[in-house]
Amino acid sequence: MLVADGLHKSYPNRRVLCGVSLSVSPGEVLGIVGPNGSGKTTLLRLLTGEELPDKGEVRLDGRPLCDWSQREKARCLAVLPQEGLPSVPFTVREVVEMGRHPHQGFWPWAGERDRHVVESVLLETGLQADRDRHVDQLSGGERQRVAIAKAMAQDPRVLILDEPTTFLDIAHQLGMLDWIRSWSQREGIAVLIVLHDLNLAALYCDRILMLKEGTCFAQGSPSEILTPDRIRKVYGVQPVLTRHPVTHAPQVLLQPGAGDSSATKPAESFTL
Ligand SMILES: Nc1ncnc2c1ncn2[C@@H]1O[C@H](COP(=O)(O)OP(=O)(O)OP(=O)(O)O)[C@@H](O)[C@H]1O
Repeated sequence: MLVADGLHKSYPNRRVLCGVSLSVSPGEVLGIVGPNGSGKTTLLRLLTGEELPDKGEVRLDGRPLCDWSQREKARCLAVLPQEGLPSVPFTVREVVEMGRHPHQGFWPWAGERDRHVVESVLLETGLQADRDRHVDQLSGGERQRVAIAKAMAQDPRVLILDEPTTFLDIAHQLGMLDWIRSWSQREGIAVLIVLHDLNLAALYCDRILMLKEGTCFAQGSPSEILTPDRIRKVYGVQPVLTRHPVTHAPQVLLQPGAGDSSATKPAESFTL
């Protein structure tokens, strides 16, 4: 459904992506993981057409992404950027309704189907009680849920999310990821999700693509990808790997003081 072949991207004096290829199929959740600055957000920008690759191609349903009009793309592909929703002076219901615009005519008047979709999304995301609240009065986590609800109302076939759990507490992280996964399986939506939390990636992704300094370091099932050796080489930490007692997914336990700064360049330096 969404395929990228050999993507390269550089900015002045900085090579950010080098030959990254991936594909995500209907009903599948592909996780993108990697350290700060490894190129995850840049990769998503190329996959959504927000930026063009220097080399390589992105195809949606077999057609080069650059051949899709903005409107065609918006009917098929929903994107949740890292910064989430801006603090806009609209109500929750109005923002969720905006997700329907790509499906409406020149004048964005809501029809029966639009109203039905918006009401079911508000119900499913637990936002019914907040429907008349203004988005600019919500907390970061509440705004993130509205952003997801808007993407869902868009009724996409591909959903791209950049770190959607950042502002959410653990209950809402699980609630949101449970919801995204069951929605993906039920409706056959291809999901591509950037996650920093390797444990959540192991629990929720069918496959993981691990980036290191702009290259695809490894790609495969969570059990194939999340090994102590790979995590040490990519993140420069020495983790302990265990199995989740219920799902048997790999889980990463961190050890204080077990960083290995020789394995990877430090993303930032800290001075105390
Ligand atoms: N417009 C730009 N101009 C120049 N450099 C850029 C630009 N956008 C990104 N970069 C650089 O490209 C590299 C990768 O950035 P990107 O945001 O894709 O990383 P990331 O893996 O998403 O990082 P994080 O986990 O911190 O969000 C970084 O070194 C960043 O400074």
